[in-house]
Amino acid sequence: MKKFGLIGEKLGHSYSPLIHSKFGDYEYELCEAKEEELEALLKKEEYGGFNITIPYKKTVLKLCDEISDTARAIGSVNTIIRSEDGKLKGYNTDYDGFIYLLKAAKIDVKGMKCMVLGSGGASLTVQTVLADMGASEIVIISRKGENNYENINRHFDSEIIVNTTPVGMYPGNGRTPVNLDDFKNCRGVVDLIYNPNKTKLVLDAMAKSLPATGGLAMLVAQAKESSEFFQNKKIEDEEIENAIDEVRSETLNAILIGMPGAGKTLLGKEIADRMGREFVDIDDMIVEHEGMSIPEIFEKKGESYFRKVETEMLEQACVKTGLVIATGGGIVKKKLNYNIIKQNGVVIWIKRDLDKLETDGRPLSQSMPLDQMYEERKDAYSYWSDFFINNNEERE
Ligand SMILES: Nc1ncnc2c1ncn2[C@@H]1O[C@H](COP(=O)(O)OP(=O)(O)O)[C@@H](O)[C@H]1O
Ligand SMILES: O=C(O)C1=C[C@@H](OP(=O)(O)O)[C@@H](O)[C@H](O)C1
Ligand SMILES: [Mg+2]
Repeated sequence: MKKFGLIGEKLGHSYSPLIHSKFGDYEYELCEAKEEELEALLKKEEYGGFNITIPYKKTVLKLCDEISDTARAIGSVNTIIRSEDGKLKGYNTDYDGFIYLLKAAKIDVKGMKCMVLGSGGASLTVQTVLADMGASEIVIISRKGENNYENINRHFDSEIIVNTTPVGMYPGNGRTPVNLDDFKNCRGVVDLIYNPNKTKLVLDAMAKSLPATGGLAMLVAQAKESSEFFQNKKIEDEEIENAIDEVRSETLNAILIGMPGAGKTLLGKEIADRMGREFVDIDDMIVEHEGMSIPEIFEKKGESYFRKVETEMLEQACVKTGLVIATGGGIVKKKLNYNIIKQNGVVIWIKRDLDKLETDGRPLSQSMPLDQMYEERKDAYSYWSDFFINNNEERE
């Protein structure tokens, strides 16, 4: 089988090789290229085809010999196949990918005023889908366009918001292109970014109980259709959900929270070992960063300083993927830490009876009754976690 490639300017963040490995047994390479290198790269016969990403989805149109009706109508190509006679045919599988994403998130755009942030190749596809699915109005916000971030207040009545810009994408985690508080009529939010799994925009929407989704389902659904072209065979739609589950389970961080001394560090190491993952302990990062033990930091610099460094270390760990992360028991004391943990994390609450909790080396556990600490924190542990593990059985 021929090999295939992903062409883009910067590809370090891409999940595409992982996703394509779920759909077929072919080589799939990352091909970072400058614009002037595109033509020569497309001519390389060892590649049976390509996916195209930022910023070349429009550029490659003129380099294809044939273009599918959908890709031509949108003005954007994300899949190229080399036919037997060497001709390059361009397709757009993002179109079906975006439809899949809207359906999976149960976001109905019919009759809605939709705001699309960004005007690149992905935006063109989104605009076409929204129009085809009956949006009542589509407004494009771009930095230099007629509708821009200076006069965005004209469109504060938008009902659906779709982000196609890279604002909030790794490594720029935590940023958002708009303030959702301004959009009182908002009924749904779609962010095409898939790393982090939940951007600030998506987390803000979820905090308002609005339907919201990141872009992973679109990425996987478009890859499935591209893979059908690559292999010239049908792949069932249910394979999309399987691949999404596998990608999530391989990339999301497992993050342990719970009372001090409950066994987060102990179990975290064990889980990481069993899963073959890297283990990170936020307390250890703090100790290394400060060159002091935790009791020393509390004594010399105070708790608020400790919490500041704790948040910085948490940010560094949680923008990464595929880790097991043990936090300190007080991580839930700062609301700011919630989004940091949730962006890429499955959160596990480690529970252990209070009378079994180790208090050595834990200044706060020694300075207040544990039942009072538990009262203060238990609602947060419950709200922040996706599930819990009981750690009351004695281990070796
Ligand atoms: N199930 C268990 N059985 C026996 N010892 C445990 C168990 N869970 C935790 N411990 C011990 O309790 C202490 C605190 O555990 P640790 O993992 O450091 O907690 P945390 O990181 O949540 O503060 C450690 O000495 C650990 O070995
Ligand atoms: O609960 C807390 O406020 C703390 C818990 C400790 O971590 P462990 O939960 O690993 O003991 C450590 O971060 C610090 O002593 C503060
Ligand atoms: Mg610990």
